[in-house]
Amino acid sequence: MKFPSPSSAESVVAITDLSRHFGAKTALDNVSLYVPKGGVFGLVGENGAGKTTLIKHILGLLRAEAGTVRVFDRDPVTDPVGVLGHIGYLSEQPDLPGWMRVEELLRYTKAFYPQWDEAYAQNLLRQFGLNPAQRLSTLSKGQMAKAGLLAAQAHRPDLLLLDEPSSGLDPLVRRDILEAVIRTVADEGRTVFFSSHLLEEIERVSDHIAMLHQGKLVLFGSLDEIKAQHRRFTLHFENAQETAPVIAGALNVSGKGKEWSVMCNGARQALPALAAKLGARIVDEQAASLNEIFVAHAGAVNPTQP
Ligand SMILES: Nc1ncnc2c1ncn2[C@@H]1O[C@H](COP(=O)(O)OP(=O)(O)OP(=O)(O)O)[C@@H](O)[C@H]1O
Repeated sequence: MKFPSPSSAESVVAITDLSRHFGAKTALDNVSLYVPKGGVFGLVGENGAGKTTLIKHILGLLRAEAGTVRVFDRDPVTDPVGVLGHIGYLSEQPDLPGWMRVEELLRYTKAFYPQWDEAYAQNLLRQFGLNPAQRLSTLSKGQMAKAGLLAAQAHRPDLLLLDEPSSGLDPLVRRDILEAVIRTVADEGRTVFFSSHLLEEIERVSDHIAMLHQGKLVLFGSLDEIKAQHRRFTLHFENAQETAPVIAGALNVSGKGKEWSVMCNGARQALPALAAKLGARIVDEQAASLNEIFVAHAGAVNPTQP
């Protein structure tokens, strides 16, 4: 699938033809994407799709085996200081030193960032309900994630990079804290890049998305455009169909007998004529959820054999 070429002019991250192998495993396969400046960018993909590997390249922790990675128009491997000083990063399992108290973690992190905003840090501390005197080893998984989120973003980074930030957070905390933080950062004109396998969460907060499936980029663009382009139609055939009808441009076709459901990507105009030719008419049309879109694209890359 071909997507628009990355442009560095208005993007904070530009990745071109990035591939990565671990032995025989292809973790990233010729991935090109860019992250526009400002707003929320959601990276979705099933477990093992390549999300963390992509994030490690953005952080300069992995050198591009093939292709290029630019962050703030710099090479994160050769210029880590120029890049990392503008990034706040929270990993899937924050590896924070358990012997530290919350307030010590903040003091320690603050030392790395001249632009640390102490008033903002104190504000978040209260908002997250964290006790400054508590040792990290005694925090719950959710509290630990909150402490990590606080430390990652109290210097108001230009790019807040969150790798599966929801793991360990209950749905209430996710909605009230994580999503509030994500929107606040975006409202300030900064950029949030976050990865998740929770499609429903990505759909709620993202402005742009990229979808990885088995290391391949299967979808990329503005969420509004993607949602406007993907529609699910129900076709009613005059005669029962023994096998799935072949519909040009359809991402997937499912059903049986006279009723078939068709997911299309931008083929809205052509469908009525196409259906009529096959002896069918459109009886229903609905917006597809991101989950349905993901399943359709993942199936298109890796069709299941009959
Ligand atoms: N250091 C490594 N050595 C060997 N294989 C690796 C290594 N890092 C990643 N992989 C493999 O590359 C693939 C992509 O892994 P990655 O961690 O990027 O996926 P992910 O989308 O972040 O998954 P998850 O949601 O489970 O964290 C997986 O098959 C993984 O097993």
